[in-house]
Amino acid sequence: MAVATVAALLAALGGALWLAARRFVGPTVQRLHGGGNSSLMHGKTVLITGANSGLGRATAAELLRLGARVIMGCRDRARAEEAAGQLRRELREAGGPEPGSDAGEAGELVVKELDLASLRSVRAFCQEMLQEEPRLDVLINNAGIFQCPYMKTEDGFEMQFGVNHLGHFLLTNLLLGLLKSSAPSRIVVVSSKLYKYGDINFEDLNSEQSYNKSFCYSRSKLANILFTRELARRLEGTNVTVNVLHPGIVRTNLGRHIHIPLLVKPLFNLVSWAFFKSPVEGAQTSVYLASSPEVEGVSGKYFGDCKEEELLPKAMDESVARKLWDISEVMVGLLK
Ligand SMILES: NC(=O)C1=CN([C@@H]2O[C@H](COP(=O)(O)OP(=O)(O)OC[C@H]3O[C@@H](n4cnc5c(N)ncnc54)[C@H](OP(=O)(O)O)[C@@H]3O)[C@@H](O)[C@H]2O)C=CC1
Ligand SMILES: CC1=C(/C=C/C(C)=C/C=C/C(C)=C/C=O)C(C)(C)CCC1
Repeated sequence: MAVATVAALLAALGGALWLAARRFVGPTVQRLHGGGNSSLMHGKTVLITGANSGLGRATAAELLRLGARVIMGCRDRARAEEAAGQLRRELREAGGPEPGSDAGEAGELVVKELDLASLRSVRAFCQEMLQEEPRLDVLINNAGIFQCPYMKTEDGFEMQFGVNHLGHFLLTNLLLGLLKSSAPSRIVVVSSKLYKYGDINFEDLNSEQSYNKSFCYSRSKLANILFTRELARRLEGTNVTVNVLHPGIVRTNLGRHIHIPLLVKPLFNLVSWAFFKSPVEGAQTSVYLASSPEVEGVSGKYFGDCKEEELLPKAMDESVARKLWDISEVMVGLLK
C-alpha cells in the first residue's frame, strides 16, 4: 500500500516536472515581427474591440509598444480603465515613456464604451469615433463570447451570433468611410479553428428552434470568415484590406461560461498553463496582420501563427457569404 502511494506521488511529481520543463524549455514567446522597431505604428490609430482582456489586451500592449494610438472599444468602462492603467504601468516599467506623453515613440491609449450586444451602443460608439477621430488605420474585430447559456442581445439576436458576428458587422460598416479616407488601412478579424464545426442555418439564425452552444459559437466564427471574404471582395481597389485569423488555443477568460467542478479546476489550470498559448503568444498573428509590411495589400486571407492557411470549402462559399451579408444588413438595420 505504502509502495503504491509513493509510486503515485512520484508519478504525479514527475508529471508536474515534465509539464514545467515543457513550458520553460519549449519555445518562449516569439515576437515574430516588428522586433525592436518601436515606431512601426507611430502615427497610426488602431481600434481593438474587447481590449480589456485576453488577446485584445495583449494585442493592445504590443501595438502600443510599436507606437500606435490604441482605442480600446470595451463594454465595461471600469474594467477597461483598469486594464488601461495596467498597460500604461507595464509600458513604463519596461522602460518606455508613459503612453500619451510627449517623451518618445510610445503610443497613446484611449478607452471608449462599446457594447456589441447592443446596436444602439454600436451606433453611438461609431458616431463618437466619426466626431472625434480624424483617422482610423486599423480596426481589429477581436471581442468575443464563447459557449454562453442561451441569451439574447438587446435587439433579440442569439448572443454569440449577435456579438461575434452582427455587432462587428455593423461596427465595421459604420467605420468603413473613415477607414477608406485613412487608406492604406487594414481590418483584422479574430475567428477560430472551431469554425469547422459550424454551418450558417439561415432558417434559424437566432436559434429559436434549438440551441446548441458549441454549434452557435462555431457558426459565429464561420460567419466571421465569410464576412471577411465578402468584405475583401467589396473593398477591392480601395486600399483597405481585411484578413481573418485563428489564434490557436490561448489562456484567457474566454472559458468563463464553462463550468468545471471546483476540485478538478486546478488540474485544468495546470493543463492550460502547460499546453495553451499565453495571451502574448496568441496575439502575435493579430499584431502581424495589423502592422507587418509583409502583408501590405494582402486581403481576404485566413492566417494562423502569422502564416496563411487553407480554409474548408464551406468557408469559401461565395453564395453563402453574399446571402449572409444581405441578411446581416437587414438584421442590423443598415437596409430596411
Ligand atoms: N482563447 C482562445 O483559445 C481563443 C480565442 N478566440 C477568439 O479570440 C477573441 C478574444 O477572446 P479571448 O481574449 O480569448 O477572450 P476574453 O474573454 O479574455 O476576451 C474577450 C473580450 O471580448 C469582450 N466582449 C465580450 N462580449 C462583449 C460585448 N457584448 N461587447 C463588447 N465586448 C465584449 C470581453 O469583455 P468583458 O471582459 O467585459 O467581458 C473581453 O474584453 C474572441 O473573438 C474569441 O472567439 C478564438 C480561438 C481561440
Ligand atoms: C483555461 C481554463 C478553462 C478552459 C477554457 C477553454 C478550454 C477555452 C477554450 C476556448 C477555445 C478553444 C476557443 C476557440 O475558439 C476552464 C475550463 C474554463 C477552467 C479554468 C481554466
